[in-house]
Amino acid sequence: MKIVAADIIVSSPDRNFVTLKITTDEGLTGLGDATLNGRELSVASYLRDHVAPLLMGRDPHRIEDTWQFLYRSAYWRRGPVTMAAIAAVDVALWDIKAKAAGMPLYQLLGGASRTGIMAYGHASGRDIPELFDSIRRHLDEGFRSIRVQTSVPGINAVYGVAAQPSSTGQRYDYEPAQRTPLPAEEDWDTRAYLRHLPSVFEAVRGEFGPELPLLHDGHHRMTPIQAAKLGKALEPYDLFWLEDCTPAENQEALRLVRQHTTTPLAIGEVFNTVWDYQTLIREQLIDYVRSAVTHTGGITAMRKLLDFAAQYQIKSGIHGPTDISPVGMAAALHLDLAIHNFGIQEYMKHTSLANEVFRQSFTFTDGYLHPGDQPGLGVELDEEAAARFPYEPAYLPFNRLKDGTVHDW
Ligand SMILES: O=NC(=O)[C@@H](O)[C@H](O)[C@H](O)CO
Ligand SMILES: [Co+2]
Repeated sequence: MKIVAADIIVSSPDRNFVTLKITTDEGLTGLGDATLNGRELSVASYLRDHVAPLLMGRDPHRIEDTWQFLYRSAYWRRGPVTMAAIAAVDVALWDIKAKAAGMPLYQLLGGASRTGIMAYGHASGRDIPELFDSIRRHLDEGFRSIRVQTSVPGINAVYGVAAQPSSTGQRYDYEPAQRTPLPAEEDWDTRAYLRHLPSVFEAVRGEFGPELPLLHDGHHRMTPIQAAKLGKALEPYDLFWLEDCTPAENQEALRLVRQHTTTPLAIGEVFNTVWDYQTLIREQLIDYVRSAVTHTGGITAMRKLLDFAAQYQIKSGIHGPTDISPVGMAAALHLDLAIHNFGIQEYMKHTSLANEVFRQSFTFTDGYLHPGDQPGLGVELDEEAAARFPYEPAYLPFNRLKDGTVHDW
């Protein structure tokens, strides 16, 4: 079998997605997600201008060789754009291989290790009553694990709060990237956040009890000692995890956090190779690996990363916001089902508009996801529908502190 075409489809049904479609001489096609929120066109160009021509005539079954060829022949190592492009090729080739085998992808990854994939949903509120309503709505939708994000007194716009009108009136339910010519500026005050958050979890535990798995995303905004302080303050509320508690380019920073708190830590949605995790995993400084298949070199690379993490009793917590396309989500679900060290799967529902472009076959039942048993990934792309939604520039917000200093968002 030979690759005869590699098409890059950029479509924006309420948010931008970049999809790679690989076609073989036997008519089999495979899909890969190459969506990098706020920098989509860079990955589309990397694929169109520098990867697609190299794929022509290659045997699509040689997935490992193609991965190593694309990683090493680029010369310039790693980075979000390169690894998203390689991921798209990798996932598309796994889609083709599984279709050729007549099996759902998870069967090629060792078969099912569980009956379903525990998902967590994003509850949020500008105040406690609104937060409680959001939690109840997610419980009614079947979620059994809940991420909790709220506004903070004294701060106007905070990451992750759906009801908070963004600068363009878009609601967070869909996702934070905003269709504005410039990134939206939001404000931040870590001390106000640290004063406020424990009272939120005190209220949530009081209302919903001690069992419900609760997660929180620090979203890179604290220093290590502030993260240590928060992790310690949240211990009475028994979180499932505290995510992105501090920027982790300096992986050793997590040693300080670990010394002060037993709150489980999840990191890595902005990472793109195993090297970003090496110290974090070897020294067991985290409990969950947050990367998405889409941003980390695909199924081939994520499988190796998660096998490395498994040796240190670290589990998966794959990133699953709306800027991971249904193709990237399906890839995550097949991996989630097969690996032994599965932890939890982030799940933000795509909108009906997105589901017009991507025909998905996964299920979400009673809090558990399942990729389905269609051959391959189980996702088809409607290219005519995709063409109806051309790319629109959209950027993630950024923060400034009260004195105007740029801060992590
Ligand atoms: O845990 N989930 C997250 O942090 C996401 O909401 C990220 O802000 C977005 O995917 C960035 O595009
Ligand atoms: Co996050």
